[in-house]
Amino acid sequence: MHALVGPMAVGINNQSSRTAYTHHLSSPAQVSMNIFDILLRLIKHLASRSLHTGTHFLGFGLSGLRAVGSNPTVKDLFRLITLGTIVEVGRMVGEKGLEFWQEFFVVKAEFQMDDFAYDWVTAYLENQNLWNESKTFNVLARNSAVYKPCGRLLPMPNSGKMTNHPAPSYEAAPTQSPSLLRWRGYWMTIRKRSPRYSDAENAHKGTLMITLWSRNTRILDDFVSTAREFYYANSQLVPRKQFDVRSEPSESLLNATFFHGDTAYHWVLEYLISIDAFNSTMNLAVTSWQSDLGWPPARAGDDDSERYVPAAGSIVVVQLYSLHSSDRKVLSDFVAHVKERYSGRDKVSVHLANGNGVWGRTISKSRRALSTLLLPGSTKETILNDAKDFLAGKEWYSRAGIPHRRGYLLYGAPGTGKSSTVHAIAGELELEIYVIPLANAGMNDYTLGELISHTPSRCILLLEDIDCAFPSRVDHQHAQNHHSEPRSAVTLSGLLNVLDSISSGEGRITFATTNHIDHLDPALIRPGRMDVKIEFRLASTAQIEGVFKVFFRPLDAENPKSIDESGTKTSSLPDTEEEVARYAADFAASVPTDTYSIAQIQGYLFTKKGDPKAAVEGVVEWVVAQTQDTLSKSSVSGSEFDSEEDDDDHPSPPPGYARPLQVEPECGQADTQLVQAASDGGADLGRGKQGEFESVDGVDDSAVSETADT
Ligand SMILES: Nc1ncnc2c1ncn2[C@@H]1O[C@H](COP(=O)(O)OP(=O)(O)OP(=O)(O)O)[C@@H](O)[C@H]1O
Repeated sequence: MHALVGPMAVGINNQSSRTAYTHHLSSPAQVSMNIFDILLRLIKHLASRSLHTGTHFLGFGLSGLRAVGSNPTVKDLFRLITLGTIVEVGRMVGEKGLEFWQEFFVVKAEFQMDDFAYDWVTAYLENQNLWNESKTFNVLARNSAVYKPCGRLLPMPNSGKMTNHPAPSYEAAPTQSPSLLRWRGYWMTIRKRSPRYSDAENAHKGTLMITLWSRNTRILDDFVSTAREFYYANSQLVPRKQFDVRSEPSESLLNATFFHGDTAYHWVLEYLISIDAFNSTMNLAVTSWQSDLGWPPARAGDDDSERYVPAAGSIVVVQLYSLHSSDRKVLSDFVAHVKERYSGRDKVSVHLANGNGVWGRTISKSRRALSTLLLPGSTKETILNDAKDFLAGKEWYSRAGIPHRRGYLLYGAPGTGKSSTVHAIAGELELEIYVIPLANAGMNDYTLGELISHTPSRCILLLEDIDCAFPSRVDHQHAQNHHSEPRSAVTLSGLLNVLDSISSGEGRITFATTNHIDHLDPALIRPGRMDVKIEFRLASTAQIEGVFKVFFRPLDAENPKSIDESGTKTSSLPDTEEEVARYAADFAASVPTDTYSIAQIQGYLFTKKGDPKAAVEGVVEWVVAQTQDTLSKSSVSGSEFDSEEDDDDHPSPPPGYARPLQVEPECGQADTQLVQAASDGGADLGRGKQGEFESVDGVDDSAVSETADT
């Protein structure tokens, strides 16, 4: 037991005892002991040598370092590294601190561009001159009404002639850096972002991010409700269209974005095309819509129905490079210039609604001279002067506290010149026409409001066939029976709201046309909504003679004699005014007055173009045919009237009303009438000379009834 226990205990506690114990081992153990000893010595030796060498190298290294460290350049380098490290650590700590701070001590709010709140806050911030220093703008004319009361309008240089086009407004576009605002003692940072569509993954809507440097969420609440109140008090009710800004704004250039559908877009596009700015553009779109924006195909024989426009034409971004690019006057001068050129054209722009509450096509038509309108007495001058007085009387309206808008109701049988009158007046006043087809499918109170809110303040709003706006019980019944939608869902109250609301623009002229004034609700045509009512009657003797003279002008310098080489006259046109007047009198004597519209007479004269004698000789036959036609139609439509007797929406026509003589257009088919009238009337009647119809007799001033604005 001892032998066993002893070495163990020694082995653990005493090395020399182990040695002693190993002496009792056999001889192989002795050999291994010797090797072990040698190895031990070798290690000791090596260790002492390396310690010596290490100490030597350490000393050498330290002295080397001391030498390097005393070099001033290296010293500076070390200092720089230390400083950089401190700064970087500081930055990281700062960032983390800021994140922490923001997490706990600030309130953040994000506003999406397609939300109402975005419009409130943007309008309010505009009014706080937040983006006063901005150098990147969206230029808006049609939508400018939305921002006018609160937006920052740049002064338009006084360019003399054109006054009736809407003034553009300049809205600051999103910038890269956030803006700082102090509001009621609190700091806010505001960052605006454009929508991005180019990269599907990172696509986002335009946003406005507000960071409020306070923990108090009540302040954000206050801010948003203040913005909301401001918006409703100063702007239009319906928020503007969503912007489609695809380009990154630049901080160094003056940028202006013009949106398709906005009037300013037409100014600038037409100008850019006229100066061949798109000459080198290889990316083209072909369109039949913009008949005079763009350039026609160059191939010979092609008609004018298609145009080339620069592709991706939904926006035009103009970048102004200037030594003084920060001077925004450069931009407003440019816009004033393009606007002046545009309105100096001999055209009237007619904007057509696209359904779904969006303005779509714009058609430019030649101006129609007022003199080509055959109206009794001074009807046209009365309308024109009234409209001029109205446009010039803005201050009077404002002093009197009356909304600055005026409504004209043109009523009477189809084809008597209602739409043509609107077209001619628009040309005289240099106003654009916005046609709203109230009876069309897709129209409802909302789309109506949307359309009206996107018209400029100074324009002509044309509500065609206003009596067809509201679907009658018969329409509803028909729609129910056929499981289809009624044509239009516009309600009377919706229309009245739109006509009265703040969004129906200051300085706007509304023309409404109808074939059935007796179908209209008195509320719709009361003064204040329809201030002037003008009846358009079937043709009088003077008008019948007038339209004849327009068709058969005598041969004169503009209309040279057609005589062939043998000296034979090849044209049947008269040689003198007197001769034409004689034919016209004979013609009028054979046509019953107050029976046919000018459009009907015009239709007959087209069949005798160039031959006045034949026109006179054939007219009796035409009248007889018309009468027979009328009689057969009235026997059919008489039963229709009978069946409608009970229907409040379609009472029978008043006595003396010439309805049976007309083939009436269907409700909802009339939205292109103005365009049609402009084209065929402009082409044919447009040949009349100034003052040609001034001597039209049968003056009937009772046709124009004016009511005071209340
Ligand atoms: N008083 C007029 N003077 C000159 N042209 C006229 C007159 N009335 C009608 N016309 C001609 O008749 C055509 C139809 O006219 P317009 O469309 O203006 O009639 P309207 O009264 O608006 O008809 P509707 O009620 O069907 O809309 C046009 O080509 C126009 O030139």
